[in-house]
Amino acid sequence: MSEARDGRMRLTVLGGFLGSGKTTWLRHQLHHGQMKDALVIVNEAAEVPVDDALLARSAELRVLAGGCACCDGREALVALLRAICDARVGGDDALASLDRVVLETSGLADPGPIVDTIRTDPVLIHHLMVDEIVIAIDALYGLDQMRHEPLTLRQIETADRLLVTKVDAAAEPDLARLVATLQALNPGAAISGAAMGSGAGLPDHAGIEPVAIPPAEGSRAPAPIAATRLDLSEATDWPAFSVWLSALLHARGDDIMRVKGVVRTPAGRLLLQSVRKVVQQPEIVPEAGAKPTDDDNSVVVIGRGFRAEDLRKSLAYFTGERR
Ligand SMILES: Nc1nc2c(ncn2[C@@H]2O[C@H](COP(=O)(O)OP(=O)(O)OP(=O)(O)O)[C@@H](O)[C@H]2O)c(=O)[nH]1
Repeated sequence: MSEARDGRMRLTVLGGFLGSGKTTWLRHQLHHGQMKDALVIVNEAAEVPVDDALLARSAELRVLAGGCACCDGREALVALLRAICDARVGGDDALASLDRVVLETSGLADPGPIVDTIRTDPVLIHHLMVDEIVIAIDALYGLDQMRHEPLTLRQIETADRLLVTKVDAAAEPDLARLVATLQALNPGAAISGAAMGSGAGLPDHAGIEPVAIPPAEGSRAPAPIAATRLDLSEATDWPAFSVWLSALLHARGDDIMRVKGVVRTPAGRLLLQSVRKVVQQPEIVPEAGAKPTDDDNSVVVIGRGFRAEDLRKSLAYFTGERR
């Protein structure tokens, strides 16, 4: 991956719906030297960022706060990119050798407006070239998201490369149908597979009928997706918390798309996360490079159709805490 011949840095936009596997894939690429000399920018939907904790050890990293880069956070994105370009031109040692920027968008971002913003900025145009839009597609939930989340279709349509993630967890006939559908939706995009970030083969989809996806336009817009931050205390009863989370996902797993957070336990900083009803085995994340500890001991629940207040009350009921 070399610098553009004109000296501009190349920009990869990595998008895909909530929990589709963007960070897992990127972390694997960085760990295996596939994106050497890249600066990574992470923009998360959750108010409590955790992706930077996962990526911190392997990359020159910036966290883009201030909202989603395709809407509320557009100005912040431009300001950050301009600052990076200025520092690089100014001879900043850490940035001088970088030839690529990877922007991991939030799962709720439409890459189109992000790319338009960068391509039309009179300053950035001289320093950055949008090279590739990579969109992660969840092999387990991708088809469902295409049917119910118009944003997923917009993400797919803007992609140069569609990366089908979680290939290890999906059945072959489902994968073949997913690939046939992606091909029909965006015939120009390259399609590849990944399992926990490693390249994985995809089944032959020749002759497989794509799933008919109703067009997004004209369909009733779903209720907006919101993020609710739950602050947990040091004294939180963890067994009670996990029972609460399991019950919540069991009952409302179709409305709750993502749960994510870092909690401090005697074993260290523990990353808790789930995508719909799939809960990941908790993972210890490094202390080094940790963000302000205010973000620890909090969990963000992202979804629709529930009130923050009700969520807090129900958690308090299970853990016996008043909040
Ligand atoms: N089995 C399996 N699980 C995966 C794979 N990729 C990601 N996951 C799991 O899916 C969950 C979400 O993965 P992330 O990489 O955090 O997804 P993301 O798109 O960065 O999530 P957001 O930034 O919150 O939108 C985690 O529990 C991962 O371990 C994969 O290839 N196979």
